[in-house]
Amino acid sequence: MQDNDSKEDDAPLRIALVAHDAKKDDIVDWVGKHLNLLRKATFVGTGTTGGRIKKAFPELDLTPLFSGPLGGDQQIGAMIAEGKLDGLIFFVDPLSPMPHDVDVKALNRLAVVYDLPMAQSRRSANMIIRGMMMEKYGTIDL
Ligand SMILES: O=C(CO)COP(=O)(O)O
Repeated sequence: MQDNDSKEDDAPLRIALVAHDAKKDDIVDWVGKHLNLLRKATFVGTGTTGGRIKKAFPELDLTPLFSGPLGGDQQIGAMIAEGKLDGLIFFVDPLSPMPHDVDVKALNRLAVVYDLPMAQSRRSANMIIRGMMMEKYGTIDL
């Protein structure tokens, strides 16, 4: 299994941002509340989520991928397998059926296979982002 040892120590954290439709407002709000921390990181996002966040916060270094149901979740899964991500923030909607449920499951599975820090809800995202920043910088600027 590949690990991230080859990554430069001073390189920014690489984080994927994903949200189901019912959680998109929530993730945009969450990013806004953590801008101080998040400015230090680089991002990819599934198409619609990434587009929403980029529009709200153009200063963030964020690359939108395909929309989740059209392969974006799988792109992020591939990046995890290739050791190209340090964390996944995925605001899931647990109350709606998803046509691409298999892709969502595959993404979650790969995050676990590669022991990638992953949050699936707002409070867990708060803790994951602080933990990741503490681990990398030894301190956090809230
Ligand atoms: O469906 C998603 C994740 O499973 C999110 O995709 P979008 O950000 O393109 O809506």
